[in-house]
Amino acid sequence: MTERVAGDEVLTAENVTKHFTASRGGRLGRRRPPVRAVEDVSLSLTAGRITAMVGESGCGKSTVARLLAQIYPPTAGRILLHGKPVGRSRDYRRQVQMVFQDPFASLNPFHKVHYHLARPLKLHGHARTAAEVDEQVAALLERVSLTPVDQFMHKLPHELSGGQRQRVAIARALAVRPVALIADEPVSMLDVSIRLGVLRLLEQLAREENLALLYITHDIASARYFADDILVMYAGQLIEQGPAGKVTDDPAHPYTRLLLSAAPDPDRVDEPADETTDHGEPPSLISPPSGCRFHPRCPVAMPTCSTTVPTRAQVADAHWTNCHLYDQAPVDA
Ligand SMILES: Nc1ncnc2c1ncn2[C@@H]1O[C@H](COP(=O)(O)OP(=O)(O)OP(=O)(O)O)[C@@H](O)[C@H]1O
Repeated sequence: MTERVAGDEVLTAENVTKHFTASRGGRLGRRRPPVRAVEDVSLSLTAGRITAMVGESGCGKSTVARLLAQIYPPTAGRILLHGKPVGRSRDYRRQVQMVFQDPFASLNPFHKVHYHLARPLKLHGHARTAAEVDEQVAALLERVSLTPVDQFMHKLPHELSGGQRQRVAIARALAVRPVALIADEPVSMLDVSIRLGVLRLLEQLAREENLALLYITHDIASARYFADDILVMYAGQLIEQGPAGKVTDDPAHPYTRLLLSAAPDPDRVDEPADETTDHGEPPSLISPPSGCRFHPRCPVAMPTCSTTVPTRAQVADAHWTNCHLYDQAPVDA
């Protein structure tokens, strides 16, 4: 088993791009233009730290998650685990686990909780005898606070609440002893009253077990509350990243400001942010705007924004943005 040491860089994406191309389409079988779902994204996840990725629906968050989990191969760029390039091996899939939005869809309705947790334990050789399996299933249920464990292990998915099902999905991910957990909108389908409990469980696992956790959400208010670092995505690109407090208290990019203005109460995690804004809709990823992709919606756009792609600029310590407002003034010769 790989040791998890707090602060270690666990999972890294280097300039990762994903274009989805329909194999045939249109008249005369011409190729359709690709969907540029993710463009040149670089990030790293650290043991024991929570990184949130925020952005509107369709901006490419789930695609980044699937690239990191190696469910999709990247069109360009690479994924590194503990600094080493990785292939789509079974061992990689074990080390980087995902928790999805809909816990009901991810559990087989005909199998009891015990089956869902025993299967990965047996497949990966963590438990061999029936007694070992029972013991470890019970330990997993304890870790996700589904107690009394004897009752929960014999329940079918439909006998559980949404929050309890999500806890089973989390326990199943933990069964294979991953080093990184990617949680894609893990609470957005859950009842408002139980969201906080599931987020607290994820936080506890990240802290106490030194898991590298990527929390994907469209709700920047919950990211502010829950994460150490925030990555903001817009139309397939990362446009701001930094410590959660800095990004939310002193946002650099006009899009981050827009997201925050749609999430009025900084401390709430119980309601999703209002995704509609007065500033228009996200662009098509088939033919994204030239220059900065945000420029058609940007309240402070300048002429250069429609022609030139902004590069990454440092705003403060560990805080970066891709915005022409932060371009260095040219140095006089
Ligand atoms: N398998 C696929 N084939 C073609 N296009 C895809 C595929 N998966 C995603 N896309 C497109 O890529 C873009 C990004 O989608 P993605 O699901 O990653 O966004 P998201 O930010 O996670 O949105 P949501 O929160 O709604 O899931 C969208 O335009 C989507 O239609």
